[in-house]
Amino acid sequence: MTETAPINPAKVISTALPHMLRYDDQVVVVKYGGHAMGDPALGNAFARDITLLRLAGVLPVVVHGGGPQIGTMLDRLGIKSEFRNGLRVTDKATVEIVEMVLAGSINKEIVHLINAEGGKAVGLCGKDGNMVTAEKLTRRVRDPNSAIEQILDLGFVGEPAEVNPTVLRLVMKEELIPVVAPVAPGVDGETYNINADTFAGAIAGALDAKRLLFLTDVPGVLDANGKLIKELTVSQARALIEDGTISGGMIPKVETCIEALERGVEGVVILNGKVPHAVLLELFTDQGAGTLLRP
Ligand SMILES: Nc1ncnc2c1ncn2[C@@H]1O[C@H](COP(=O)(O)OP(=O)(O)O)[C@@H](O)[C@H]1O
Ligand SMILES: CC(=O)N[C@@H](CCC(=O)OP(=O)(O)O)C(=O)O
Repeated sequence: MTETAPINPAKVISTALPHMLRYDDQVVVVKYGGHAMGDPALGNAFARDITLLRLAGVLPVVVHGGGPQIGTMLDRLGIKSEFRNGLRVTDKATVEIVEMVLAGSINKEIVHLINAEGGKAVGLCGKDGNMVTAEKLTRRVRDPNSAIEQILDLGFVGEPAEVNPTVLRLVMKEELIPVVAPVAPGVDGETYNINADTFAGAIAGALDAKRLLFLTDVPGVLDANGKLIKELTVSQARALIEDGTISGGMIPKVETCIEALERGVEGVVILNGKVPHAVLLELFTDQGAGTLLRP
C-alpha cells in the first residue's frame, strides 16, 4: 500500500484563500470538452467544483462540447460524418442531431449533475435571449495539389458574429450557473453548429472573463518531448504552431486562447479534465494545473 502525506488543513486553507479573494465576483468561463466527459465519478467531481466555485463567490459559466457524443448518435442513426480542418461537416440532417445532443441531452446532463451537487444550474444555448448570432463560417484553404485557394464549405458550421451577454449576466445575478451549448441562430434563420472552443472564447471575451479554462484530455500544451509547458506567451504559442509542435485539435484551441487574450480575457489555461478537481487545483493552488497562456 502506498502512503500519502497527511493533509494539513491550515496549510490548504491559507494557500487557497488569497486565490479565492482574487476571483471573488469575477467571471470564470470553463469549457468542458466532450473528451473530458464520460467517466461518472469525474463528472460528479467537475459538477462539485463548479458548485464550490459559485459558493466561494466566483461567477462560473460552463460552455460544453460533445463532439464524441454527437459522433456516437450519428453512428446509431446511420448518418456519416467527417471533419475538415478540425470541424464537422454539417448538413441539414446533421445539424438537427448536433442541436439535439448538445442543447438537449448533454446540456441537461451537466445541469442535472451540478444541481445534484447543490448548485443551481440553468441550461442555455446561443439561441436563448439572443445570446449569440452566428454567421456561416467562410475560410479560405489552399488545395495542396493545385495550390489554388478555395472557400471551405462546411454547411451549417458557424462562427459567433455577435454576442449579447445580457441573459448570462441576469442568470449570474440570481446566483444561478449558466451551462451553455454551442448552437446558435444565424441572421438567415438557420441553426448553426459552432466549435465549442470558439464559442467559449467568444463568451469569455463578451463577459470580460478573468479566466477561461479549457478542460481537455491532455495535461496542457506539451513540448516536442511530450513535457508539459507551464506558461506560454502568445508569440511562443504561435512559434509552436509554426514548427508543428502544436497540431490537430490543439491548434483551434490555442488559436481561440490567443483571440480571447486579444479580446481582454486576463488569462487562459488548457488543462486535463480527466484529473479529479482540475478546476479547483488550477484556480486555488499556487502551482496551477495546466498551461497558462499570457498576452
Ligand atoms: N503540443 C500539443 N500538446 C498537447 N496536445 C496536443 C499537441 N498537439 C496536438 N495535440 C492534440 O490535441 C488534442 C486535444 O484537442 P481536442 O481533441 O480537440 O480536444 P477536446 O475534444 O477536448 O476539445 C490532444 O488530445 C492531442 O492529441
Ligand atoms: C463545427 C464543429 O465541429 N462543432 C463541434 C461541436 C461540439 C464540440 O466542439 O465538442 P468538443 O469540444 O467535445 O470537441 C462538433 O460538431 O463536434
